[in-house]
Amino acid sequence: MMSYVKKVLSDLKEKNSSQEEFLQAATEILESIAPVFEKHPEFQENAILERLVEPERIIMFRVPWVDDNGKIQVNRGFRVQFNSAVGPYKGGLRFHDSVNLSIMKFLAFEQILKNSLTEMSIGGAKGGSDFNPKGRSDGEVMRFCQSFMDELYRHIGPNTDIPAGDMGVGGREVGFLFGQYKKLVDGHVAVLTGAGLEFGGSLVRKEATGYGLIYILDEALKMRNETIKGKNIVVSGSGNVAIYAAEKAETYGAKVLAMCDSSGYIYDNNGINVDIVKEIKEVKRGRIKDYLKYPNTESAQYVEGGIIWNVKCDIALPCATQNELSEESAKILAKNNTKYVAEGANMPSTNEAVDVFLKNNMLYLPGKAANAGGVATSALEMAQRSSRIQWTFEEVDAKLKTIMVNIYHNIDNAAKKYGFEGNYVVGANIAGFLKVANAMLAQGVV
Ligand SMILES: NC(=O)c1ccc[n+]([C@@H]2O[C@H](COP(=O)([O-])OP(=O)(O)OC[C@H]3O[C@@H](n4cnc5c(N)ncnc54)[C@H](O)[C@@H]3O)[C@@H](O)[C@H]2O)c1
Repeated sequence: MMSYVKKVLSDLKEKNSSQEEFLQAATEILESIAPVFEKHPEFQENAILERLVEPERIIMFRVPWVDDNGKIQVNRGFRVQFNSAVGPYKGGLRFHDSVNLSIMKFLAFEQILKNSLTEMSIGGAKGGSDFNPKGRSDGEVMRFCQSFMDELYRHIGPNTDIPAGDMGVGGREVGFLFGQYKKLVDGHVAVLTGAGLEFGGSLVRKEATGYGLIYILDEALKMRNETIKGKNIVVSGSGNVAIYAAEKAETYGAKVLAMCDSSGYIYDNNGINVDIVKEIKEVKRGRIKDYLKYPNTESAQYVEGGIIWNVKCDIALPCATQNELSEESAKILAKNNTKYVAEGANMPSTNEAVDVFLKNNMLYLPGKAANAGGVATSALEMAQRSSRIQWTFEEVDAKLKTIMVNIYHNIDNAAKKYGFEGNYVVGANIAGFLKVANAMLAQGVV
Protein backbone atom coordinates (compact mmCIF):
# COMPACT_ATOMS: atom_id res chain seq x y z
CA MET A 1 0.00 0.00 0.00
CA MET A 2 3.05 2.16 -0.31
CA SER A 3 1.71 3.25 -3.71
CA TYR A 4 -1.32 4.96 -2.12
CA VAL A 5 0.96 6.75 0.35
CA LYS A 6 3.42 7.67 -2.41
CA LYS A 7 0.69 9.16 -4.57
CA VAL A 8 -0.72 11.29 -1.72
CA LEU A 9 2.79 12.41 -0.74
CA SER A 10 3.77 13.36 -4.27
CA ASP A 11 0.58 15.42 -4.71
CA LEU A 12 1.25 17.05 -1.36
CA LYS A 13 4.82 17.93 -2.36
CA GLU A 14 3.62 19.48 -5.57
CA LYS A 15 1.00 21.61 -3.82
CA ASN A 16 3.20 22.68 -0.87
CA SER A 17 6.65 22.64 -2.39
CA SER A 18 8.05 25.40 -0.17
CA GLN A 19 6.73 24.01 3.11
CA GLU A 20 9.80 22.06 4.19
CA GLU A 21 8.89 21.28 7.80
CA PHE A 22 5.34 20.31 6.92
CA LEU A 23 6.54 17.95 4.19
CA GLN A 24 9.12 16.48 6.58
CA ALA A 25 6.45 15.66 9.17
CA ALA A 26 3.98 14.42 6.57
CA THR A 27 6.58 12.15 4.96
CA GLU A 28 7.54 10.58 8.28
CA ILE A 29 3.93 10.03 9.30
CA LEU A 30 2.54 8.79 6.00
CA GLU A 31 5.38 6.40 5.22
CA SER A 32 5.18 4.84 8.66
CA ILE A 33 1.42 4.21 8.51
CA ALA A 34 1.53 2.52 5.09
CA PRO A 35 0.98 -0.99 6.61
CA VAL A 36 -2.46 0.14 7.84
CA PHE A 37 -3.87 0.44 4.33
CA GLU A 38 -3.40 -3.25 3.58
CA LYS A 39 -5.63 -4.14 6.51
CA HIS A 40 -8.06 -1.27 5.89
CA PRO A 41 -8.84 -0.71 2.19
CA GLU A 42 -11.83 1.39 3.27
CA PHE A 43 -9.47 4.24 4.17
CA GLN A 44 -8.21 4.52 0.61
CA GLU A 45 -11.71 4.05 -0.83
CA ASN A 46 -12.86 6.99 1.27
CA ALA A 47 -9.83 9.18 0.49
CA ILE A 48 -8.97 9.45 4.18
CA LEU A 49 -5.33 10.37 3.56
CA GLU A 50 -6.14 12.99 0.91
CA ARG A 51 -8.52 14.57 3.40
CA LEU A 52 -6.22 14.18 6.40
CA VAL A 53 -3.34 16.12 4.84
CA GLU A 54 -5.48 19.13 3.93
CA PRO A 55 -6.23 21.43 6.91
CA GLU A 56 -9.91 22.07 7.54
CA ARG A 57 -9.19 25.78 7.82
CA ILE A 58 -6.20 28.16 7.96
CA ILE A 59 -6.52 31.67 9.33
CA MET A 60 -3.76 34.23 8.64
CA PHE A 61 -4.01 37.76 9.89
CA ARG A 62 -2.27 41.08 10.46
CA VAL A 63 -1.20 41.90 14.03
CA PRO A 64 -0.38 45.63 14.34
CA TRP A 65 0.81 47.03 17.68
CA VAL A 66 2.74 49.97 19.10
CA ASP A 67 6.16 49.42 20.76
CA ASP A 68 7.58 51.33 23.75
CA ASN A 69 9.11 53.95 21.44
CA GLY A 70 5.74 54.72 19.89
CA LYS A 71 6.70 52.95 16.66
CA ILE A 72 4.10 50.82 14.88
CA GLN A 73 5.10 47.17 14.45
CA VAL A 74 3.35 44.64 12.22
CA ASN A 75 3.49 40.87 12.74
CA ARG A 76 1.70 37.98 11.10
CA GLY A 77 -0.74 35.80 13.06
CA PHE A 78 -1.72 32.21 12.25
CA ARG A 79 -4.19 29.57 13.35
CA VAL A 80 -4.20 26.25 11.53
CA GLN A 81 -7.38 24.32 12.40
CA PHE A 82 -6.25 21.04 10.95
CA ASN A 83 -8.65 18.32 12.04
CA SER A 84 -11.72 18.25 14.29
CA ALA A 85 -12.89 14.65 13.71
CA VAL A 86 -12.08 13.52 17.26
CA GLY A 87 -12.96 16.70 19.16
CA PRO A 88 -12.67 20.50 19.10
CA TYR A 89 -9.40 21.92 17.74
CA LYS A 90 -6.71 21.99 20.38
CA GLY A 91 -3.06 23.02 20.18
CA GLY A 92 -0.66 25.67 21.37
CA LEU A 93 0.28 29.13 20.21
CA ARG A 94 3.97 29.76 19.41
CA PHE A 95 5.53 33.23 19.44
CA HIS A 96 8.97 33.04 17.84
CA ASP A 97 10.62 34.84 14.93
CA SER A 98 10.94 31.58 12.99
CA VAL A 99 7.14 31.06 12.82
CA ASN A 100 5.75 30.64 9.30
CA LEU A 101 2.97 28.68 7.61
CA SER A 102 5.10 25.55 7.11
CA ILE A 103 6.03 25.37 10.81
CA MET A 104 2.43 25.99 11.86
CA LYS A 105 1.19 23.23 9.56
CA PHE A 106 3.78 20.69 10.69
CA LEU A 107 2.97 21.38 14.33
CA ALA A 108 -0.79 21.18 13.76
CA PHE A 109 -0.43 17.95 11.76
CA GLU A 110 1.62 16.32 14.53
CA GLN A 111 -0.89 17.60 17.04
CA ILE A 112 -3.76 15.65 15.41
CA LEU A 113 -2.08 12.33 16.14
CA LYS A 114 -0.69 13.40 19.50
CA ASN A 115 -4.11 14.49 20.73
CA SER A 116 -5.59 11.25 19.48
CA LEU A 117 -2.98 9.32 21.50
CA THR A 118 -4.06 11.05 24.73
CA GLU A 119 -7.54 9.45 24.30
CA MET A 120 -9.06 12.77 25.43
CA SER A 121 -11.37 13.68 22.49
CA ILE A 122 -9.49 16.68 21.15
CA GLY A 123 -8.77 17.58 17.54
CA GLY A 124 -5.54 19.06 16.16
CA ALA A 125 -4.57 22.72 15.66
CA LYS A 126 -1.66 25.09 16.14
CA GLY A 127 -1.18 28.82 15.91
CA GLY A 128 1.13 31.66 16.70
CA SER A 129 3.04 34.56 15.29
CA ASP A 130 6.49 35.61 14.10
CA PHE A 131 6.58 37.94 17.11
CA ASN A 132 9.37 37.19 19.58
CA PRO A 133 8.67 38.18 23.21
CA LYS A 134 12.39 37.86 24.04
CA GLY A 135 13.72 41.29 25.00
CA ARG A 136 10.27 42.92 24.88
CA SER A 137 8.80 44.73 27.89
CA ASP A 138 5.67 43.45 29.65
CA GLY A 139 3.75 46.37 28.14
CA GLU A 140 4.84 45.49 24.62
CA VAL A 141 3.97 41.82 25.12
CA MET A 142 0.55 42.84 26.46
CA ARG A 143 -0.22 45.14 23.52
CA PHE A 144 0.89 42.49 21.07
CA CYS A 145 -1.27 39.81 22.76
CA GLN A 146 -4.28 42.12 22.76
CA SER A 147 -3.93 42.87 19.07
CA PHE A 148 -3.42 39.16 18.29
CA MET A 149 -6.62 38.31 20.16
CA ASP A 150 -8.58 41.15 18.50
CA GLU A 151 -8.64 38.92 15.42
CA LEU A 152 -8.26 35.40 16.83
CA TYR A 153 -11.25 35.64 19.19
CA ARG A 154 -13.81 35.27 16.42
CA HIS A 155 -12.33 31.91 15.33
CA ILE A 156 -12.05 30.16 18.71
CA GLY A 157 -14.44 29.06 21.45
CA PRO A 158 -14.85 26.39 24.13
CA ASN A 159 -16.56 23.99 21.71
CA THR A 160 -14.66 24.87 18.54
CA ASP A 161 -11.03 25.68 19.28
CA ILE A 162 -9.14 25.95 22.58
CA PRO A 163 -5.56 27.24 22.17
CA ALA A 164 -2.78 26.93 24.77
CA GLY A 165 0.87 27.95 25.18
CA ASP A 166 3.94 26.74 23.30
CA MET A 167 7.38 28.29 22.70
CA GLY A 168 7.34 31.93 23.73
CA VAL A 169 3.83 31.65 25.16
CA GLY A 170 3.81 30.96 28.90
CA GLY A 171 1.67 32.09 31.82
CA ARG A 172 2.20 35.80 31.17
CA GLU A 173 1.12 35.63 27.52
CA VAL A 174 -1.86 33.32 28.22
CA GLY A 175 -3.01 35.81 30.88
CA PHE A 176 -2.92 38.76 28.46
CA LEU A 177 -4.59 36.76 25.67
CA PHE A 178 -7.34 35.55 27.99
CA GLY A 179 -7.94 39.05 29.40
CA GLN A 180 -8.57 40.44 25.93
CA TYR A 181 -10.76 37.50 24.91
CA LYS A 182 -12.90 37.94 28.04
CA LYS A 183 -13.35 41.62 27.30
CA LEU A 184 -14.28 41.06 23.66
CA VAL A 185 -16.89 38.34 24.23
CA ASP A 186 -18.04 39.64 27.63
CA GLY A 187 -17.79 36.22 29.24
CA HIS A 188 -15.42 34.26 31.46
CA VAL A 189 -15.18 31.42 28.97
CA ALA A 190 -12.77 28.45 29.15
CA VAL A 191 -11.13 29.14 25.81
CA LEU A 192 -7.40 28.97 26.60
CA THR A 193 -5.63 26.34 28.66
CA GLY A 194 -2.48 27.04 30.63
CA ALA A 195 -4.52 29.69 32.44
CA GLY A 196 -3.32 31.08 35.77
CA LEU A 197 -4.45 29.20 38.88
CA GLU A 198 -6.44 32.30 39.89
CA PHE A 199 -8.64 32.16 36.80
CA GLY A 200 -9.42 28.55 36.00
CA GLY A 201 -6.00 26.97 35.46
CA SER A 202 -5.00 23.49 36.57
CA LEU A 203 -2.27 22.44 38.94
CA VAL A 204 0.52 20.50 37.16
CA ARG A 205 -0.19 22.11 33.76
CA LYS A 206 3.08 24.02 33.90
CA GLU A 207 5.06 20.90 34.78
CA ALA A 208 3.02 18.47 32.67
CA THR A 209 5.00 18.13 29.43
CA GLY A 210 8.35 17.66 31.20
CA TYR A 211 6.98 15.39 33.92
CA GLY A 212 5.03 13.38 31.35
CA LEU A 213 8.20 12.87 29.32
CA ILE A 214 9.91 11.29 32.34
CA TYR A 215 6.84 9.17 33.18
CA ILE A 216 6.70 7.59 29.72
CA LEU A 217 10.47 7.09 29.68
CA ASP A 218 10.30 5.48 33.11
CA GLU A 219 7.64 3.05 31.90
CA ALA A 220 9.63 2.17 28.77
CA LEU A 221 12.72 1.53 30.90
CA LYS A 222 10.78 -0.54 33.43
CA MET A 223 9.61 -2.81 30.62
CA ARG A 224 13.29 -3.39 29.85
CA ASN A 225 14.19 -4.03 33.49
CA GLU A 226 16.03 -0.72 33.61
CA THR A 227 15.64 2.45 35.68
CA ILE A 228 16.24 6.15 35.27
CA LYS A 229 18.10 6.14 38.57
CA GLY A 230 21.84 6.57 38.16
CA LYS A 231 21.68 7.58 34.49
CA ASN A 232 23.42 10.60 32.99
CA ILE A 233 21.06 12.80 31.03
CA VAL A 234 21.45 15.65 28.56
CA VAL A 235 18.43 17.92 28.20
CA SER A 236 18.45 20.46 25.38
CA GLY A 237 16.61 23.74 25.86
CA SER A 238 15.97 25.50 29.14
CA GLY A 239 12.34 26.48 28.69
CA ASN A 240 9.13 25.09 30.08
CA VAL A 241 9.54 21.52 28.85
CA ALA A 242 13.27 21.24 29.53
CA ILE A 243 13.10 22.61 33.09
CA TYR A 244 10.40 20.23 34.29
CA ALA A 245 11.87 17.22 32.50
CA ALA A 246 15.20 17.94 34.22
CA GLU A 247 13.51 18.49 37.58
CA LYS A 248 11.60 15.19 37.44
CA ALA A 249 14.62 13.26 36.14
CA GLU A 250 16.63 14.46 39.13
CA THR A 251 13.93 13.35 41.58
CA TYR A 252 14.14 9.91 39.93
CA GLY A 253 17.86 9.82 40.77
CA ALA A 254 19.36 10.78 37.41
CA LYS A 255 22.07 13.37 36.87
CA VAL A 256 21.39 16.16 34.37
CA LEU A 257 24.77 16.98 32.87
CA ALA A 258 23.88 19.73 30.39
CA MET A 259 21.16 22.17 29.30
CA CYS A 260 21.18 24.91 26.65
CA ASP A 261 19.54 27.84 24.93
CA SER A 262 19.96 29.02 21.36
CA SER A 263 23.32 30.68 22.24
CA GLY A 264 25.16 27.81 23.94
CA TYR A 265 25.12 25.13 26.62
CA ILE A 266 26.10 24.74 30.25
CA TYR A 267 27.78 21.55 31.41
CA ASP A 268 28.44 20.25 34.90
CA ASN A 269 29.75 16.77 35.61
CA ASN A 270 28.30 17.00 39.12
CA GLY A 271 24.81 17.70 37.78
CA ILE A 272 22.96 20.93 36.92
CA ASN A 273 21.06 22.72 39.70
CA VAL A 274 17.63 23.03 38.04
CA ASP A 275 16.42 25.60 40.58
CA ILE A 276 18.99 28.05 39.23
CA VAL A 277 17.84 27.44 35.64
CA LYS A 278 14.25 28.04 36.79
CA GLU A 279 15.24 31.33 38.40
CA ILE A 280 17.10 32.45 35.24
CA LYS A 281 14.36 31.49 32.80
CA GLU A 282 11.11 31.93 34.72
CA VAL A 283 11.93 34.92 36.89
CA LYS A 284 14.80 36.84 35.27
CA ARG A 285 14.00 35.87 31.65
CA GLY A 286 17.78 35.71 31.14
CA ARG A 287 20.25 33.54 29.22
CA ILE A 288 21.62 30.14 30.24
CA LYS A 289 25.19 31.49 30.49
CA ASP A 290 24.06 33.51 33.55
CA TYR A 291 24.13 30.15 35.40
CA LEU A 292 27.85 30.65 36.08
CA LYS A 293 27.13 33.84 38.06
CA TYR A 294 25.26 31.88 40.76
CA PRO A 295 26.92 30.52 43.93
CA ASN A 296 28.24 26.93 43.99
CA THR A 297 28.45 26.59 40.21
CA GLU A 298 32.27 26.54 40.05
CA SER A 299 32.32 23.06 38.51
CA ALA A 300 30.08 24.18 35.60
CA GLN A 301 31.28 25.42 32.21
CA TYR A 302 29.53 27.37 29.47
CA VAL A 303 30.19 26.47 25.82
CA GLU A 304 29.16 29.27 23.48
CA GLY A 305 27.66 28.05 20.22
CA GLY A 306 28.51 24.42 21.00
CA ILE A 307 26.42 21.38 20.08
CA ILE A 308 25.02 19.94 23.29
CA TRP A 309 24.85 16.40 21.82
CA ASN A 310 28.65 16.18 22.08
CA VAL A 311 28.21 15.69 25.83
CA LYS A 312 28.35 11.95 26.54
CA CYS A 313 25.15 10.66 28.16
CA ASP A 314 22.97 7.58 28.67
CA ILE A 315 19.72 9.40 27.91
CA ALA A 316 19.17 12.30 25.48
CA LEU A 317 16.09 14.47 25.93
CA PRO A 318 15.73 17.02 23.11
CA CYS A 319 13.39 19.67 24.56
CA ALA A 320 14.18 22.83 22.57
CA THR A 321 12.90 23.04 19.00
CA GLN A 322 12.40 21.31 15.63
CA ASN A 323 15.39 19.82 13.81
CA GLU A 324 17.83 20.57 16.64
CA LEU A 325 19.24 17.03 16.47
CA SER A 326 20.85 16.27 13.11
CA GLU A 327 22.02 12.99 11.59
CA GLU A 328 25.56 13.93 12.57
CA SER A 329 24.53 14.50 16.20
CA ALA A 330 22.61 11.21 16.19
CA LYS A 331 25.80 9.44 15.10
CA ILE A 332 27.69 11.07 17.96
CA LEU A 333 25.04 9.84 20.41
CA ALA A 334 25.28 6.33 18.97
CA LYS A 335 29.07 6.41 19.19
CA ASN A 336 28.86 7.57 22.82
CA ASN A 337 26.61 4.61 23.55
CA THR A 338 23.52 6.67 24.37
CA LYS A 339 20.76 4.09 24.70
CA TYR A 340 17.62 6.20 25.05
CA VAL A 341 16.19 9.23 23.26
CA ALA A 342 12.85 10.71 24.29
CA GLU A 343 11.57 13.89 22.67
CA GLY A 344 10.10 16.69 24.76
CA ALA A 345 10.10 19.03 21.76
CA ASN A 346 8.13 18.58 18.54
CA MET A 347 10.14 16.96 15.71
CA PRO A 348 13.52 17.85 17.29
CA SER A 349 15.24 15.00 15.43
CA THR A 350 15.52 15.08 11.65
CA ASN A 351 14.17 12.03 9.79
CA GLU A 352 17.79 11.03 9.07
CA ALA A 353 18.64 11.24 12.79
CA VAL A 354 15.69 8.97 13.59
CA ASP A 355 17.01 6.42 11.09
CA VAL A 356 20.31 6.42 12.99
CA PHE A 357 18.50 5.79 16.31
CA LEU A 358 16.54 2.89 14.86
CA LYS A 359 19.53 1.35 13.09
CA ASN A 360 21.51 1.40 16.32
CA ASN A 361 18.66 -0.19 18.30
CA MET A 362 18.35 2.81 20.56
CA LEU A 363 15.06 3.19 22.37
CA TYR A 364 13.43 6.17 20.65
CA LEU A 365 10.22 7.77 21.93
CA PRO A 366 8.94 10.31 19.39
CA GLY A 367 7.55 13.65 20.53
CA LYS A 368 3.97 13.06 19.56
CA ALA A 369 3.82 10.32 22.20
CA ALA A 370 6.49 11.44 24.65
CA ASN A 371 5.43 15.09 24.98
CA ALA A 372 1.67 14.48 24.95
CA GLY A 373 1.48 15.05 28.71
CA GLY A 374 1.10 18.80 28.20
CA VAL A 375 -1.95 18.66 26.00
CA ALA A 376 -3.41 15.79 28.04
CA THR A 377 -3.22 17.96 31.14
CA SER A 378 -4.80 20.80 29.18
CA ALA A 379 -7.72 18.45 28.59
CA LEU A 380 -7.78 17.75 32.35
CA GLU A 381 -7.87 21.53 32.88
CA MET A 382 -10.90 21.74 30.57
CA ALA A 383 -12.63 18.94 32.51
CA GLN A 384 -12.04 20.72 35.82
CA ARG A 385 -13.27 24.04 34.46
CA SER A 386 -16.48 22.70 33.01
CA SER A 387 -17.30 20.85 36.22
CA ARG A 388 -16.09 23.80 38.36
CA ILE A 389 -13.95 21.49 40.47
CA GLN A 390 -10.25 21.89 41.22
CA TRP A 391 -8.27 18.69 41.66
CA THR A 392 -5.21 18.64 43.92
CA PHE A 393 -1.67 18.54 42.55
CA GLU A 394 -1.43 14.86 43.47
CA GLU A 395 -4.71 14.02 41.73
CA VAL A 396 -3.75 15.69 38.45
CA ASP A 397 -0.22 14.27 38.62
CA ALA A 398 -1.58 10.74 39.13
CA LYS A 399 -3.90 11.12 36.13
CA LEU A 400 -1.03 12.44 34.01
CA LYS A 401 1.10 9.46 34.96
CA THR A 402 -1.69 7.02 34.06
CA ILE A 403 -2.16 8.72 30.68
CA MET A 404 1.57 8.51 29.87
CA VAL A 405 1.78 4.86 30.92
CA ASN A 406 -1.25 4.10 28.73
CA ILE A 407 0.28 5.92 25.77
CA TYR A 408 3.42 3.84 26.11
CA HIS A 409 1.51 0.54 26.04
CA ASN A 410 -0.77 1.77 23.29
CA ILE A 411 2.13 2.60 20.95
CA ASP A 412 4.04 -0.50 21.98
CA ASN A 413 1.03 -2.70 21.15
CA ALA A 414 0.39 -0.98 17.82
CA ALA A 415 4.05 -1.47 16.82
CA LYS A 416 3.86 -5.17 17.74
CA LYS A 417 0.51 -5.68 16.01
CA TYR A 418 1.88 -4.37 12.71
CA GLY A 419 5.14 -6.32 12.95
CA PHE A 420 7.43 -3.45 14.00
CA GLU A 421 8.14 -4.34 17.62
CA GLY A 422 10.05 -1.60 19.44
CA ASN A 423 9.62 0.91 16.57
CA TYR A 424 7.66 3.71 18.19
CA VAL A 425 7.61 5.90 15.10
CA VAL A 426 5.36 3.29 13.54
CA GLY A 427 3.59 2.56 16.84
CA ALA A 428 2.73 6.18 17.66
CA ASN A 429 1.71 7.13 14.14
CA ILE A 430 -0.50 4.09 13.61
CA ALA A 431 -2.14 4.22 17.04
CA GLY A 432 -2.83 7.95 16.66
CA PHE A 433 -4.01 7.67 13.06
CA LEU A 434 -6.51 4.82 13.48
CA LYS A 435 -8.79 6.70 15.85
CA VAL A 436 -8.82 9.82 13.67
CA ALA A 437 -9.39 7.81 10.48
CA ASN A 438 -12.30 5.87 11.99
CA ALA A 439 -13.88 9.08 13.30
CA MET A 440 -13.57 10.65 9.83
CA LEU A 441 -15.07 7.58 8.23
CA ALA A 442 -18.04 7.62 10.62
CA GLN A 443 -18.75 11.29 9.96
CA GLY A 444 -19.01 11.03 6.18
CA VAL A 445 -17.53 13.34 3.57
CA VAL A 446 -17.35 16.65 5.42
N1 LIG B 1 4.97 23.80 26.47
C1 LIG B 1 4.35 22.68 26.24
O1 LIG B 1 3.45 22.27 26.98
C2 LIG B 1 4.76 21.81 25.10
C3 LIG B 1 4.04 20.63 24.87
C4 LIG B 1 4.46 19.77 23.86
C5 LIG B 1 5.55 20.11 23.09
N2 LIG B 1 6.21 21.28 23.30
C6 LIG B 1 7.37 21.56 22.45
O2 LIG B 1 8.54 21.61 23.25
C7 LIG B 1 9.50 22.50 22.68
C8 LIG B 1 9.89 23.56 23.69
O3 LIG B 1 8.73 24.28 24.09
P1 LIG B 1 8.65 25.12 25.45
O4 LIG B 1 7.22 25.28 25.76
O5 LIG B 1 9.58 24.57 26.46
O6 LIG B 1 9.18 26.54 24.93
P2 LIG B 1 10.01 27.67 25.71
O7 LIG B 1 9.87 28.89 24.92
O8 LIG B 1 9.64 27.69 27.15
O9 LIG B 1 11.51 27.12 25.63
C9 LIG B 1 12.15 26.86 24.42
C10 LIG B 1 13.63 26.63 24.72
O10 LIG B 1 14.31 26.22 23.55
C11 LIG B 1 15.49 26.99 23.39
N3 LIG B 1 15.77 27.08 21.95
C12 LIG B 1 15.02 27.64 20.98
N4 LIG B 1 15.63 27.52 19.78
C13 LIG B 1 16.78 26.86 20.02
C14 LIG B 1 17.84 26.42 19.20
N5 LIG B 1 17.83 26.64 17.88
N6 LIG B 1 18.88 25.75 19.78
C15 LIG B 1 18.89 25.51 21.11
N7 LIG B 1 17.92 25.91 21.94
C16 LIG B 1 16.89 26.57 21.40
C17 LIG B 1 15.16 28.32 24.01
O11 LIG B 1 16.32 29.01 24.38
C18 LIG B 1 14.34 27.87 25.23
O12 LIG B 1 15.18 27.51 26.28
C19 LIG B 1 8.84 23.02 21.41
O13 LIG B 1 9.17 22.18 20.33
C20 LIG B 1 7.36 22.86 21.70
O14 LIG B 1 6.57 22.78 20.53
C21 LIG B 1 5.85 22.13 24.28
